[in-house]
Amino acid sequence: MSTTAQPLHESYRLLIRFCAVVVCLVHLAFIPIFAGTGVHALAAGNVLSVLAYGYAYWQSRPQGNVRLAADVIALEIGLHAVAATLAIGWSSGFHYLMIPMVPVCMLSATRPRAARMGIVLCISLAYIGLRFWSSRHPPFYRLSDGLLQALEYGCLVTLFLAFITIALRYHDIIVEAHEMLRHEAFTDPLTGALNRRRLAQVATLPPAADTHSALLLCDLDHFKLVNDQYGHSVGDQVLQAFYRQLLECTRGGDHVCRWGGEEFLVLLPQTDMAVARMVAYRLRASVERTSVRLLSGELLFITVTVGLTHLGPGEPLQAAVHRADEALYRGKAAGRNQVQDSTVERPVPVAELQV
Ligand SMILES: Nc1nc2c(ncn2[C@@H]2O[C@H](COP(=O)(O)OP(=O)(O)OP(=O)(O)O)[C@@H](O)[C@H]2O)c(=O)[nH]1
Repeated sequence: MSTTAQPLHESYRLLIRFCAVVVCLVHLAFIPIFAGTGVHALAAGNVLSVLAYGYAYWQSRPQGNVRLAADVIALEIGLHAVAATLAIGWSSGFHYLMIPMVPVCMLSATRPRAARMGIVLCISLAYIGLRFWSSRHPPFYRLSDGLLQALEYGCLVTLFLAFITIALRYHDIIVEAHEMLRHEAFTDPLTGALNRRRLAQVATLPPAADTHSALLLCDLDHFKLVNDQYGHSVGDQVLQAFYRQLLECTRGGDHVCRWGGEEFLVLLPQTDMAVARMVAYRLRASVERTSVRLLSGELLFITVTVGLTHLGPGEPLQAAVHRADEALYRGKAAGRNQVQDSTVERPVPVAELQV
């Protein structure tokens, strides 16, 4: 899952960075408001908050500690909500800011479930305790009703924005994870080619289902020797280079699948045999020119044998692959590095293919 974790982590980092900037600006705006209304303790608190958000912003850089940045933001929000509620009263609405911390904490994947449950329990007890205290003790500072109302509406808006952000973030995570799982389920991990499962699906999709398509079964020649002489990792490099060549020789709408081992199946939708022959010839010739540079600096050249056939409308893929496989077998038996057409009993002459 390492490939899937990267983009999610990056989007999380950007979200933390974005939150650090936005909330820092909000706190900056509050400094003159509280200083002007004589609530100097909260104005000073906002200065500390701005410093905390500056630190969180710095930690959310690519080389920083994003988890620490998120913890600093969460701690600041919690302490700020408690301090402001005690200082200017429950009706200021600052306690609302503690509520979104519950889903954020529970959905966080960076801590074990028991730790998350413990933190959420602490937040809940602090919230209820704060309510209990506020109902029995007057606030330390008395603000005008108008200012208190404005603060409460501001906190309510922040509460909704926080829930919208959380919901969007987790929606994105689910969509991204789904896309990545889908990609992994349909892709060969070594080369990035489609796998058999995906090819079987696309082969039955319209318009391929109601028009003639072509199949090229492409098998590297003497690939076992490459593995035996140079090792598996060079063999893997050769497979990757071969796949790149297959992509280069086909169109965007064609489907290149790793059928197994060193065998790739190319589906050319809505393609007649004359065009398919040209593609097969181009492919054979371009693979012949393909090389992989070994550590010694030596160039390793490869060749491919191609079995070519058509895929009729509604024809089972397996039946067409069987024909292509027979043609491929003939090509191997006839000396390799050539194209064999399932509809003719001889190798396709180069002159015929170049027209
Ligand atoms: N490096 C590497 N080798 C693989 C992979 N999958 C299959 N192979 C190897 O591919 C080789 C296929 O060998 P063979 O089926 O004998 O075919 P060949 O040597 O290409 O001979 P011809 O097809 O007759 O020209 C085997 O040695 C497999 O181990 C892979 O993912 N990576």
